[in-house]
Amino acid sequence: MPLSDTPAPMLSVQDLSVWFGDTHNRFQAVDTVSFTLAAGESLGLVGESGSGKSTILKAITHLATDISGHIHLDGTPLTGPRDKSFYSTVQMVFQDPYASLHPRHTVDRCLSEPLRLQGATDIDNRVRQVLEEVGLGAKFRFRYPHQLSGGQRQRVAIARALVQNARLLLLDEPTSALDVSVQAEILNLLSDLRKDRGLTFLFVSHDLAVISHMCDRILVMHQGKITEVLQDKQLQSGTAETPYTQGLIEASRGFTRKEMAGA
Ligand SMILES: Nc1ncnc2c1ncn2[C@@H]1O[C@H](COP(=O)(O)OP(=O)(O)OP(=O)(O)O)[C@@H](O)[C@H]1O
Repeated sequence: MPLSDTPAPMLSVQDLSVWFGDTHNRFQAVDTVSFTLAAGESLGLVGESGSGKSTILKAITHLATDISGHIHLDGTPLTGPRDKSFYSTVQMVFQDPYASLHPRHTVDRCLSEPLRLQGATDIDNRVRQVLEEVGLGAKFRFRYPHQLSGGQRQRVAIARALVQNARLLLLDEPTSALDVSVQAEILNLLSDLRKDRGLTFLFVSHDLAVISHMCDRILVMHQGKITEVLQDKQLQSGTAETPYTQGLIEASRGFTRKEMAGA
């Protein structure tokens, strides 16, 4: 058999199904979903509320455990609770930065603690550097979450994901709790960080405009299944094969790439 030149995908999800509930009340949230994600790629998951997007991220991180199918990271199968090496590669950024930051921990503690657990020795430098990278700087270092705006809190959440040098970010509606103008700032920050650090994104949103600004390729989800794969060109021309996706495109009009770029 000839050897393939195609590099192994960074993340591979094959025939993933996910259930919630017990045997009497079992509900299938994801239904035989398959996709791969190459290193450096930004892949979007879009779909209406309840279509199963976040559940895929939960399965990848083992927060949803009643699953079938296969998930590989850098060619290694993921089974059981995720270990330190998984989290040094993969980090999540959630929708609500207020809920994801400990209210009584300073920014410094939030960023230093994972490094301390990793046994890092250059903690001080790395915290300073990552705060600069996310556009906050040293003056925010000893503030508490309640002393920050929503956008600043999300910058801290992104810094926490990056301080451990993660290469793959799982982004779950990272801007939908923010004002539109702040959304654009955070999306532009994420794009810049992806370029500068060569990051890989799996980006979940119900908003096709947000996701088309951020992603090279988009999987459309409906009732737990992937119903369509959208490439960049289709997004720009606003054409889709299914009425469901066309509806998502219509709903996203008014929040354009141009507005984002002007932020
Ligand atoms: N812990 C849970 N227990 C039971 N059902 C759940 C649980 N988490 C999610 N679900 C159900 O699984 C389905 C998919 O939910 P999921 O959160 O993945 O949707 P989503 O596409 O991310 O939508 P949203 O953006 O509203 O979160 C929904 O019907 C939801 O009610």
